[in-house]
Amino acid sequence: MAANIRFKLNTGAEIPALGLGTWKSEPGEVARAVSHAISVGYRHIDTALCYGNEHEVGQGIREALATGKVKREELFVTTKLWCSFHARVEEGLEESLKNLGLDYLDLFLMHWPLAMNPKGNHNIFPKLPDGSRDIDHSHSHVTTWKSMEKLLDTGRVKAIGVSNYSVPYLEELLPQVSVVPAVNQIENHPSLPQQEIVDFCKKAGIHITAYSPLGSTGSPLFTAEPIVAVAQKRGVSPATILLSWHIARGSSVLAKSVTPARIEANRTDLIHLDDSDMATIAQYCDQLAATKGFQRFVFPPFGVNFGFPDKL
Ligand SMILES: NC(=O)C1=CN([C@@H]2O[C@H](COP(=O)(O)OP(=O)(O)OC[C@H]3O[C@@H](n4cnc5c(N)ncnc54)[C@H](OP(=O)(O)O)[C@@H]3O)[C@@H](O)[C@H]2O)C=CC1
Ligand SMILES: O=C[C@H](O)[C@@H](O)[C@@H](O)[C@H](O)C(=O)O
Repeated sequence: MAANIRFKLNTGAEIPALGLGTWKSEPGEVARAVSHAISVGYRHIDTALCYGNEHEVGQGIREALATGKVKREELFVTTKLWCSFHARVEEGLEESLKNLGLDYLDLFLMHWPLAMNPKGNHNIFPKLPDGSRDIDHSHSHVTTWKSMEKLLDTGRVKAIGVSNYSVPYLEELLPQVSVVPAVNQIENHPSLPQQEIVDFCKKAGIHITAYSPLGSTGSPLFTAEPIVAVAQKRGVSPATILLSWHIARGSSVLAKSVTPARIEANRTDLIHLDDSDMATIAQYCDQLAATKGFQRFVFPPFGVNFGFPDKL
């Protein structure tokens, strides 16, 4: 069953193919979404300090554990070091663990390869007087990674990884690491296949986790003609095709929902896409590449070139 697939990380641990996303899951909704997801079989939960909901995510996890039907060690919990914590990595981890009410994380990611001023006018989103983000350009993401490597000795994180890393950023990082990131979490869907990063990471032994696989809130992907065609052929929803595509590619995938029926369907309806389904979607990706028609839904206003070819 596609829903039970797990992928091996370079640490030897396994990551469940499908995770519940929690970005923009509102207070009052997200604890219920998390406990419901676990009760219907999800074993992988993704959050981040900057989502402001780790506390409720932790509440949802505790509710699920309290049923006695699932143990902490069966869950895979990921959170992310926020940009304003690059110069205080241990503090960032401890803050997240405290919020979540957990003793350890299965995966701790550097959210973006960019530091923001830790002493700015806001703990999470410091800004300059002109309204732009208060970036600390003197602090390298490689320095942050070296601090993250040290966390492995504390036993408080089972694995460390990165997020939003392009090929040029990985090329800068990898020759300087002692620990190769276990994961690179990137925006990924047929309208932004990022094949060059997927291929690079495969060679480097870095697992890809796809975010915004449904095209995030208000997505146009559900009506993209080739996705609809494959969905009709296989008798499932476009959402199912969009999620199953990553698993066929060897990536794990995060689907955010606070709607119980969608949380269930996003897991139970997953299918194995066959060669012909994959070829139809590949053709769509090729066509977008040829017309420079890729769509990136998540590109926060950092004002920095992250090395993604569609955003140079
Ligand atoms: N590392 C990073 O920088 C980033 C990480 N992420 C992670 O990835 C997760 C997923 O990405 P996200 O951007 O949230 O967006 P998704 O692509 O998961 O889309 C979420 C949207 O799709 C809706 N939806 C979910 N399931 C279905 C369905 N079966 N049919 C129709 N609509 C559906 C949800 O609505 P509803 O909830 O109302 O059901 C919500 O509006 C995030 O939540 C976060 O955990 C995301 C962005 C950046
Ligand atoms: O994880 C999701 C996204 O990366 C999100 O954390 C950022 O887009 C953030 O809201 C920002 O504005 O920088």
